[in-house]
Amino acid sequence: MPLQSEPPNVKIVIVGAGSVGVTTAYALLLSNLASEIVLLDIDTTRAEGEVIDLSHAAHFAHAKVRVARGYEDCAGATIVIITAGVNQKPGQTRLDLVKTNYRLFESVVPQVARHAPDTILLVATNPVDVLTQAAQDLSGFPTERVIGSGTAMDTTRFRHELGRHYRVNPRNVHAVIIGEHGDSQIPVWSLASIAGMRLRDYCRQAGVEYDEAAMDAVAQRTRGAAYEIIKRKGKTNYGVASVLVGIVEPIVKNNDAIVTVSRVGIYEGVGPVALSMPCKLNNSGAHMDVPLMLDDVEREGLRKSAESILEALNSARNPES
Ligand SMILES: NC(=O)C1=CN([C@@H]2O[C@H](COP(=O)(O)OP(=O)(O)OC[C@H]3O[C@@H](n4cnc5c(N)ncnc54)[C@H](O)[C@@H]3O)[C@@H](O)[C@H]2O)C=CC1
Ligand SMILES: CC(=O)C(=O)O
Repeated sequence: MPLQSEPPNVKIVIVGAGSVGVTTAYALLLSNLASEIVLLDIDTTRAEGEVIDLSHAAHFAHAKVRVARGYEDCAGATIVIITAGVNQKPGQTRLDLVKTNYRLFESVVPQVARHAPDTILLVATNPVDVLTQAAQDLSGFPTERVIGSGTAMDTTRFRHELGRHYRVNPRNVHAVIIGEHGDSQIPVWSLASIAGMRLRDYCRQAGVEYDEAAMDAVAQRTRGAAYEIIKRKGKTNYGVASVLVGIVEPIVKNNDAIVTVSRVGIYEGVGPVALSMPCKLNNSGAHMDVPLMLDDVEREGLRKSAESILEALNSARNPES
């Protein structure tokens, strides 16, 4: 692999050096977006092993990779990515993880916030929307500086599925999934487009049928993708790692790219709650100034999604329930 130009002076800390954390570190290393990548895990032996291995890959890039001695190593980080926590077993939903991972966040987030008060927190641990809101509460950071990877993952899968169905490059499909990164997610059919045309117009112009049943199957495969992967290999890691790099990039480059990420706001009159809508990303965080004209069904879906995330958050906050 050719050596690339020097990366900017950007330190990224990854809390959780498991499957998602390490795949993200590797993807970040090759992206050349960071000058320093620090892995922090309670299992320091594992983190050390991963760092030695990654350092050999770093030979082909420029970033330094090292193990954190403790939370004090979050100081000066541009972004702290949180991937620590338990993952789903086959058949479990993301919301099934809420109590365990909420407790973990109660110990992790205040320590990160104390040592890196100006950082941007990027949450991947599931259930990501609930934990994005928990991270915002526990850190006291402004809402734009606490971002969940949210439905950026589902949006990527949706575009992939639509691209396959219509036989076009997913980059030329404009379509988003909003709401929960989970079972109540909402595909925004009313705005989905290819080459600037809404799907029905595209089909009419291309002389192909708009197949409602096939579109339902696309939505189902998008919603069920993680279950299918976990059933076969026990975890997902490559997709989310690429999505996390896709969120880091506009923050580091300060380029106002629009990405569907999770953050706290009021949605359809429900909230404050964290869920995903298209946001503008730059070096001050995720900004909700992207208007989205939803139809009535999508708005109702968003309201229900917001309510189910809030319900899960309340159950995690109240261990007796
Ligand atoms: N947002 C998304 O799209 C995706 C989210 N995930 C989520 O990411 C999380 C991690 O998944 P994996 O990496 O597969 O799990 P893993 O089990 O491979 O790694 C978790 C790591 O967290 C560490 N850890 C546990 N408690 C810690 C603490 N208090 N401080 C620091 N480190 C701690 C563990 O030692 C372990 O290395 C899960 O919640 C999973 O559901 C996974 C894939 C996609
Ligand atoms: C596990 C998970 O959240 C995902 O791959 O979408």
